[in-house]
Amino acid sequence: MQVLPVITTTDINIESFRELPSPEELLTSIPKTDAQADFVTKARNNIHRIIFGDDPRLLVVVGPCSIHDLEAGREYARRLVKLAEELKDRIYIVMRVYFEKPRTTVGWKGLIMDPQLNGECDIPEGLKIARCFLREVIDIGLPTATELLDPITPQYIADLICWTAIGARTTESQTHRQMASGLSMPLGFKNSTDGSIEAAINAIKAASQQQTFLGIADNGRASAVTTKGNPNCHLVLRGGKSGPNYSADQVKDYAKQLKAKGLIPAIMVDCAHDNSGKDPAKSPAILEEAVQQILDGNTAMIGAMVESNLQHGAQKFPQPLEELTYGVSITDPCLGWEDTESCLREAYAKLAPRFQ
Ligand SMILES: O=C[C@H](O)[C@H](O)COP(=O)(O)O
Ligand SMILES: C=C(OP(=O)(O)O)C(=O)O
Repeated sequence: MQVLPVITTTDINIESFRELPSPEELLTSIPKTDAQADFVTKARNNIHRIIFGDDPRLLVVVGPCSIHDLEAGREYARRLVKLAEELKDRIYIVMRVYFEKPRTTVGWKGLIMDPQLNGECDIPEGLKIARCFLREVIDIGLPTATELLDPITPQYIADLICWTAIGARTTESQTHRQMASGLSMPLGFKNSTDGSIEAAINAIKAASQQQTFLGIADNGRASAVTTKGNPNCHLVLRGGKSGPNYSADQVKDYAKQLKAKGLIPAIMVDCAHDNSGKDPAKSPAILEEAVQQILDGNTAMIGAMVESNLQHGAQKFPQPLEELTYGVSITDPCLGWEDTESCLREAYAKLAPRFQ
């Protein structure tokens, strides 16, 4: 009998597989306390109330474009919690604790994907670091915000997250809309990179519905997951190729479009990305405009996002790790700490009439 050669038709482009712990194993080895769970629940509820107009405070999601240095992240959180306490009666502050970065082409994809910043991509270690750091931020006293990019990640960290973004590059993806429909926290869909909001509006609609999709269960088994739908989704305006999209007329128009589709007219303005042309010096004026729209009676405006770090700007990456400057972003340029403090204090002062 002639023996036919074995012809391989799969894994031709795969170099290796590396097993992850199951979500259950990671959650057991890095558990959350009842106090942390209670904090997350209360923070999500506060955000829910702001989205639905039951809490007049401005929701501000502020912090580094990405966390790459845990010590700098801790120092940032320790500073931010003091400011959050000072402003808490008019502004509800949530810290950006971003571990997954979507890239336009290629680049460092965040601390979960590459925790050693050296291309080794030790994802099991990245997931551990992310969980531990989220717990630290909660213990410091700050609600946590992130972008969820890989649909397997939430099972490992979402119990410690209070608000999530689905980014401009993934809002149109069915996978991400399905994932969002099962997430437990309030969530903002960003408009597309071309500036259009249709995909984000469709995403909010899709994520509010029941969905069945392929995911993983707590024991790590690939599973068909059926969701209930996430009622706490809103729009985030981040500008686009044709420029900013946060003017009073645009916000009113988008709120009208949301209402026409039976969705909550709740809109957050991203003071970075294509709204600022990635110039963080422009972020304070965008924040001020968002506050002005609230004072002018636009009830759809619920919040703002600010990319901020200990130091202003960004540094080139990759470069030798020992040459990185402390407190400077290695992804998008950020507003420095002093300017962050002063623009949030100004927003607080300007919001006074709303609370009289
Ligand atoms: O906020 C982060 C970036 O804008 C996003 O991750 C894309 O980055 P890139 O265009 O540098 O790849
Ligand atoms: C990647 C981000 O934003 P966008 O999806 O708007 O580009 C971000 O906020 O980090």
